[in-house]
Amino acid sequence: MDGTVSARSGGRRPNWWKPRERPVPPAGYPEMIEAMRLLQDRITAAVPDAAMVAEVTRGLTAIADRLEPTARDEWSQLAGSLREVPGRGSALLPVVEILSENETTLRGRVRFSRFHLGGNGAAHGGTIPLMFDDILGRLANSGGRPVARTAYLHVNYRSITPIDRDLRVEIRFDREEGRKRLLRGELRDGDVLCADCEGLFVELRPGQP
Ligand SMILES: CCCCCCCC(=O)SCCNC(=O)CCNC(=O)[C@H](O)C(C)(C)COP(=O)(O)OP(=O)(O)OC[C@H]1O[C@@H](n2cnc3c(N)ncnc32)[C@H](O)[C@@H]1OP(=O)(O)O
Repeated sequence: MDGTVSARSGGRRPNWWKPRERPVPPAGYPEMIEAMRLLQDRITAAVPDAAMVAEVTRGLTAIADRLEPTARDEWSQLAGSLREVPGRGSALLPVVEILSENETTLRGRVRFSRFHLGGNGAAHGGTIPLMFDDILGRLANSGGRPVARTAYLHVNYRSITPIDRDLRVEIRFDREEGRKRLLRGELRDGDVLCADCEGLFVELRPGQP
């Protein structure tokens, strides 16, 4: 158990999560993840012949085998832990470029790509909550607050969310009641509201994973 104390709580609430040093990625790491995203888009769009399928499979397997000896545990991995890098260095996440953020509001630009396609030019319905959950979680856990996890995330799909377009996303902290933090978010394509959401985050008690 760790005795780290939240700055925001004035030293009253203990946070059991072990503080992690900001990992420093090697030169070119964000570009490698960007190349991975490009690969995901190209594979999604591709209709290769059997020879190319075999060639790509051999190439990808060779790269996976080269990376395997460098694997570390969750607490040391780089992917997903690079706060300053758009998309946190995670190829899973739709990349939100943060334009401004403070303890109560976050504004960003997001572009869903071919990898995120659901159908007929619209992003897959599961990728939108994925994007919301990540940045709601970022804001919910900002400002030295002790760690909280998503208890629920309610998403309303108001109109289709197009891929390959820059969209705006805005998240705000609505209220905090004891361990509960309520946040709301909106995703817009110009003036068109694509989706909005409400998320409840609950602060973890000591020992909660
Ligand atoms: C790196 C760390 C995190 C970064 C966050 C990134 C966001 C994430 O994706 S987290 C992953 C997805 N979320 C999860 O896996 C969470 C799984 N669930 C849990 O761990 C637990 O259910 C947890 C922690 C949310 C709440 O459990 P617990 O601490 O036992 O809550 P509990 O004491 O019962 O309830 C606390 C309050 O929240 C309310 N509450 C809890 N869950 C809900 C819910 N689903 N809906 C409405 N209210 C709820 C309770 O009613 C209670 O309210 P009140 O105090 O007014 O009576």
